[in-house]
Amino acid sequence: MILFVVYNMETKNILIKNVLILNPKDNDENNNHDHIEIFKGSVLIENDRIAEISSEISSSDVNKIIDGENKILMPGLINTHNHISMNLFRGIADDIPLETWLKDNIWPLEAGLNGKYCYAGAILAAIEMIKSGTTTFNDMYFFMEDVANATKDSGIRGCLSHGMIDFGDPEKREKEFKENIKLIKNCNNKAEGRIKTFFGPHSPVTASKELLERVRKEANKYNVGIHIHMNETQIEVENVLKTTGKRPFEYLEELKFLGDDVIAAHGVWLSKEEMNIIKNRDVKISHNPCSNMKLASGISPINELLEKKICVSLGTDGAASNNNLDMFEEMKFASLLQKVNTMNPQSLPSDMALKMATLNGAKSLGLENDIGSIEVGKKADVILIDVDSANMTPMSKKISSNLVYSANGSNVHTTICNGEILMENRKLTKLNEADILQQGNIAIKELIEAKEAEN
Ligand SMILES: N[C@@H](CCSC[C@H]1O[C@@H](n2cnc3c(=O)[nH]cnc32)[C@H](O)[C@@H]1O)C(=O)O
Ligand SMILES: [Zn+2]
Repeated sequence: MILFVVYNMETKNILIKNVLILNPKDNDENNNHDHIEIFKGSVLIENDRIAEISSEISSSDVNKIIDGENKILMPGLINTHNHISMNLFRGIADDIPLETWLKDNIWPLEAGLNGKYCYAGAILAAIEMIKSGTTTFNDMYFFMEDVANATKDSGIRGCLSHGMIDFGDPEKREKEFKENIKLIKNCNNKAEGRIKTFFGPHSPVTASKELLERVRKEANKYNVGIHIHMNETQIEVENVLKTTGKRPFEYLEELKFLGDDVIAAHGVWLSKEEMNIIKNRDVKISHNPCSNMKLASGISPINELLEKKICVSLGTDGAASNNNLDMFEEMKFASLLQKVNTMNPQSLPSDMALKMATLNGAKSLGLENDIGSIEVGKKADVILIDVDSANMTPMSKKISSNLVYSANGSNVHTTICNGEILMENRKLTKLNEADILQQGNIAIKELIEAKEAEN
């Protein structure tokens, strides 16, 4: 009797009843078809994990029941490249190429950042992600312990790295290592295991050979992954060619830097040889179509990467180059961009886009045993999509068509991460939305005023 009471007090159960379940799968030879399993059923969540999936689950002894009528249940979306605190810089520098965007616009503003501002930007971003169905993000930025606090407070899952830039300066390098290692020591596996830490060498242009070589050693030592920007613009590739005589992936191959724990953002300008290196080393590519289009960086040859069975996931990049964190938009743009790039409407079909935003994201972050699909034993990172809305009516026979081509983030009805309901019926359960929006506005106003006072 006593045992029964203790069990009931400690186990938090959520039953999602009679819902259309959409599950990305890795089950076939052909990388372009049938990645998505769809069936009607009920899902029982016990504490942080999916405990049961079947057609009939008893409602007794359940703390909470969610009616799945008119809803699709799918894995929470995984955004594999971001700088979430940059939500503060939304709309601050539009219609400019990457190099000037960074040097003349973003870096001067970033000089005024502190932990409080980075928290304000990150928690704002967390709201945006929860409200548009993202449950995991991969981040590289400053003041990452404050971003860790925002991750903790918001309930979502985050992979965090300190963006390391040294431009060859040994003192700066030392500081960057100290900072990233401190982040790893203080935050790895924290917030009920929702936080993982990575090393974040910014790019082969901004980080020296010494920095990159040391990152590989330290990543092995601490057993964490590496998050880096690669081959984003033609200018960046030319710079690496000029200074090293090699293209960026060839250069990193020579440094023995690459491995299956490396997630490379962008990968826009890639030679055939570089694609082979990526494949051989099982490097993961985070494709950021909106950012690449907005900064006119170019079109990544995703079709070719997928044909080679390279693991490609999706990221938004920061809100200053996107300008939002809606992964539904990212799926659609990824698909449309490959279609027009190859002049073939069959390129990157909706099933593949969904898989990139879920299962491939999980694999890219080394989290495939825990997230990315709806399986018993995996973490309960799931979202419910409301199909009872004008832009989802009528539902296509191919559910992924509605989700990728018709939906947007505001069709997300409920967001659950690590077994906790973070939004239900579009209402946040943990965060005070109005207050956080206001804090975000104050932060950017102060940052701009401080910069203007300097000039
Ligand atoms: N510790 C470094 C900060 C690096 S954080 C990561 C950096 O990446 C920048 N960033 C954001 N988006 C992109 C992009 O698309 N390409 C390259 N850099 C970017 C961002 O503004 C930030 O400066 C320092 O001392 O400067
Ligand atoms: Zn970036």
